Amino acid sequence: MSPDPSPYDAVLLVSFGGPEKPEDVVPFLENVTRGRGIPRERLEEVGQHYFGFGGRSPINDQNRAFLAALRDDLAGAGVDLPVYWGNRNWDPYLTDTVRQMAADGVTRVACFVTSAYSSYSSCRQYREDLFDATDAVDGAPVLDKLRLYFNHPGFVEPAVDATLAALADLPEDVRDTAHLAFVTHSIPNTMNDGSGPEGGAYAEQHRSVMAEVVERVREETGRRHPHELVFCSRSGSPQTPWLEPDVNDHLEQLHEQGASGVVMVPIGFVSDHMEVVYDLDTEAMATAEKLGLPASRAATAGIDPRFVSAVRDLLLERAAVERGEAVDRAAVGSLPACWDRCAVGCCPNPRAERPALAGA
Ligand SMILES: CC1=C(CCC(=O)O)c2cc3nc(cc4[nH]c(cc5[nH]c(cc1n2)c(C)c5CCC(=O)O)c(CCC(=O)O)c4C)C(CCC(=O)O)=C3C
Ligand SMILES: [Fe+2]
Repeated sequence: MSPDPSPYDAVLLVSFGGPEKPEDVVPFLENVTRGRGIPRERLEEVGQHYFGFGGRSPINDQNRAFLAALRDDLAGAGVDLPVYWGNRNWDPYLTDTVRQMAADGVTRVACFVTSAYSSYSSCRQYREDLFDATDAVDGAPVLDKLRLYFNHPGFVEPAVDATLAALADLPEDVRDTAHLAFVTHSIPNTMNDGSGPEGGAYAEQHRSVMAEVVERVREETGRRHPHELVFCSRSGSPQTPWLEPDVNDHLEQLHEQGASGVVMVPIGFVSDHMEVVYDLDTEAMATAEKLGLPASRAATAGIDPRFVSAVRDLLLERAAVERGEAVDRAAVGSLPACWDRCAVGCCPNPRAERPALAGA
């Protein structure tokens, strides 16, 4: 018997979006930073990262690959639902996709967001944009956001294997003693303080994933590698404190301490988008090279079949919840599986309160 996805009649992949050609770069950055107070110099610098890659972010192609993999996964499991895609900041925009779903007669949608952790930027901002999209479309379907999945085995297990593979990429004589630098996007300290229902969830969730990966790597290699949670892609005003240490400063520090080598594990990101290919593969790798510190980078989850099928698991789990059935929620590490609907004060907007979907 095929699994039952009712009451859902569609899945929506929700992502950030990125430019695809040089003319897109400035309008994309304007979309992202509207009203955000990002200094001009920072924007010019980030624009250069995109121009350095021909004006094309890798993120949309990664989402296209993910869509194809997800459609195959669902079809293979006998889940017969259409899968749509919409972005917050670039074409295909969420509003256009919601309009298409309405035209196709879709009524209730399970939304999978390409962002695994709690925080305003990684959770509530998506919920606000989902609200805006449904608000703009007559007869819009009901959109439910699938729960956060940082501790879903389908997200954590690929990170463990990727860390083992990246250790194997290091020269043999430094492999056993190498440090693990778990990397995520920096956010303002105040945004971390407000994240999750009780605050501090962003850093706490990352630390939990880090501890789980370190332990599982130990089970495989017999070594508990020294490790740290570090941050990349800081923006905003220099006067505003953001989460630290920056990955580049951390590499300098490791070098000073006489570390043998380092693996960067980008647990904050689900695919190799610009923060990964520029901030880690280009900038942080150049820092490591300058220091003479052997370094490698672990793969992101990308289209790992375990990650793709995690979407199906989350969809079927939530469908059962909505039908009033008891569910077993997959989760690994020290934290329980996340809630389905965010609490009222969860991850507040740092500027002004805005309506958001998928709340309690
Ligand atoms: C937590 C977090 C994630 C991870 C969760 C998730 O995945 O959503 C994330 C993802 C991403 N961020 C991205 C791009 C950008 N983020 C910016 C700015 C900002 N990000 C922030 C946070 C996050 N961002 C914050 C607090 C700001 C400051 C402005 C504000 O308060 O909003 C800026 C403006 C320039 C700059 O300041 O860097 C850009 C261009 C892309 C696309 C990459 C590509 O094109 O491949 C992706 C996936
Ligand atoms: Fe960002």
